[in-house]
Amino acid sequence: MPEVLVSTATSQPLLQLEGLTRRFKGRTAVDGLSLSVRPGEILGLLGPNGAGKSTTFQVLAGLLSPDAGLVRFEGRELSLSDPSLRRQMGIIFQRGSLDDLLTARENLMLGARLYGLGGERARERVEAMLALIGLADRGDERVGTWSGGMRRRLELARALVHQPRVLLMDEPTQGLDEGAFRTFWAHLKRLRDSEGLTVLLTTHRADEADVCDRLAVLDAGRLVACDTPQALASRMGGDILSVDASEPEALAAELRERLGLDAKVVEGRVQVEAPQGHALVPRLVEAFPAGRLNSVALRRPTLADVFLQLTGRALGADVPTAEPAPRRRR
Ligand SMILES: Nc1ncnc2c1ncn2[C@@H]1O[C@H](COP(=O)(O)OP(=O)(O)OP(=O)(O)O)[C@@H](O)[C@H]1O
Repeated sequence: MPEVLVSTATSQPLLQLEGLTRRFKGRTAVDGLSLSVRPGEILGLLGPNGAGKSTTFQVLAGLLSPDAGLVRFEGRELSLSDPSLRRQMGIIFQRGSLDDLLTARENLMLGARLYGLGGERARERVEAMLALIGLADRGDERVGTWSGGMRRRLELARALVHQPRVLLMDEPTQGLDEGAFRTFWAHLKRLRDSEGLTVLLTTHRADEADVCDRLAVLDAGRLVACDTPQALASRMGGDILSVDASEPEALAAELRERLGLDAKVVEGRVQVEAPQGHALVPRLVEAFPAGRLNSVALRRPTLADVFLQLTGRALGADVPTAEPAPRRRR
C-alpha cells in the first residue's frame, strides 16, 4: 500500500466518501477512495488527466453508479444513488449547460423550477443570485453572446438557486483566463460565506489548487495525500532549481552522477530540489562549462512540484492508459 499522508486536524465532516471504487472494462478508474469534506470548506480534488477526478465527480453527481462505496451526509449513511443526496447538492459540469437562447434571468428561473422552486421564492432567489454574482444589471440579456467568465458565474448562480448545502464542480475554470479565473473565485468565496456552502471541486490547475482550503491529491484513482495547500508545499523543504540546458537528459544524468543530486527532467528543463538552493547555483555554474547551461532559475516549490514528488508524475501529464505507473515511496 502506498503511504497516504492525511492531515490529523479534526472537524465533524459534512460529507464522507468511503471506499469508492469504479471500474471501466477491467480498468480501475477510482480505487477505494475515502475522503471527508468539512462543513464550510472548499476541498479540491487535484490530479492529472486520468487520475479519476471526473469519475468521482460523476458518481457523486448521480451520473455513474459505483462498483463499491458509500457516502455519509452529516454522519447518516446513504447509498450513492440516494436522491436525497442530490437535493443537498448544486452541480456544475465541466461542459457549460446554459441555454444560449434564454436570458440570464430565464436560465436561473429554469434552474429554480427544475429543483421545484416556484412563485415569489423563486423570483427572490433569482434576483439575489444575480446580484451576488455581480450581474444584476445584465439579467435580461441572452447569454449566447456572453464571455466564458460571465457564463461560468451564471452557472454558479444557477447551481445555487435552490440553496443547496454542497456545491460540486468539475473543473469549473477550465479555459478561463487569469482575470476571469480570479473573478470566479472571488464570487465563489463570497457565496461560500453568504450561503454557508461546502464546496467540492475537481481541478488540474496548480493555481486553482492553491486557493482551495484543502486538497485531496489523486493519482491513478487513489488518494495519495490530503491536506492544506500550505502544508503540502511545506513538505518540500527546500528550493527548486530549474535549469535550461541544450541537452537536459544528459545534464540531469551528470548532476546525479557527479554531484549526487536528485535531478530530473520536467517539461524540458532540468529540475533539482535542494535545501539551500542559492548555494548550489555557483556550484553548478563552476561544474559545467559555458554552453552546457543556458540559464539557472531559483524558486520556491509550487503545488505542481509537490504533486511531482508525491506521484513521480507532472501535474500536466496524462496518467498512462495501460497499467498505472509504479508509485514512488517517500
Ligand atoms: N466512460 C468511460 N469508459 C471507459 N474508461 C473511462 C470512462 N471514463 C473514464 N475512464 C477512464 O478512467 C480513468 C479515470 O478517468 P477520469 O476521467 O475520471 O480522470 P480525470 O482525473 O477526471 O481526468 P480528466 O481531467 O481528463 O477528466 C481514465 O483512465 C479514463 O480513461
